Amino acid sequence: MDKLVLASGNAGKLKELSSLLAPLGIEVLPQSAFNVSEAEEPHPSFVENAIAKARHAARATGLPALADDSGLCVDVLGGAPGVLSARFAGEPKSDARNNALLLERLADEPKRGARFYCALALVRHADDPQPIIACGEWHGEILEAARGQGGFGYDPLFLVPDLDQTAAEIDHSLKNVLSHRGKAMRQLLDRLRAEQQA
Ligand SMILES: O=c1nc[nH]c2c1ncn2[C@H]1C[C@H](O)[C@@H](COP(=O)(O)OP(=O)(O)OP(=O)(O)O)O1
Ligand SMILES: [Mg+2]
Repeated sequence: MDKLVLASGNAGKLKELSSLLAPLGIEVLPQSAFNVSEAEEPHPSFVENAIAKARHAARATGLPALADDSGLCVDVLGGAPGVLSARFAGEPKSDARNNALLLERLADEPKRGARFYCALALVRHADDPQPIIACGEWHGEILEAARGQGGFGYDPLFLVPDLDQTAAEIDHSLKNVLSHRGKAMRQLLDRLRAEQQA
């Protein structure tokens, strides 16, 4: 494998995924470079949606494809917004409206534990029967007001208690060390390397 399509239209994710994939030493191209349409994400689990997005991009490009399906799961909301995180406040997707709705749902709520979840799926071709799957979680708490300018999505509301900083306040390289996406990617890279050595 010398080339990989990143099956995502999210600029924040693309930046993080590219930097996490750098050690692999292969050419990484966003699906926008091939005008891949946005895939359907109809499934109830992150893993299923990640596989669907990866297959969609591999089918459209004829290249291996890596997809990321991720989201925020809030304990007291029974895991919502979960797989619906990107469209929590409806269409069109808006981080600002999603964050506002999250604050509204948690108004006067003392229990604010939450986790980010990331499922990565890599398919070597569209019908690959053995996708490589890797997942990661990142625990934190939802603040009552946004803090920080970095990151994307729900980062300004996601407090990392040990650091007393939000995901939007920490350095992007530290986010890659700690995050759901970083954990999943290191696992995926381990599996890829093991496969290449077998
Ligand atoms: O590190 C993160 N920091 C903050 N927010 C995050 C993070 N990781 C996922 N999220 C949020 C953003 C979006 O509301 C949803 C992902 O939705 P998800 O469908 O996987 O991505 P998307 O539609 O933005 O792009 P695409 O499907 O083309 O990859 O979770
Ligand atoms: Mg999406």
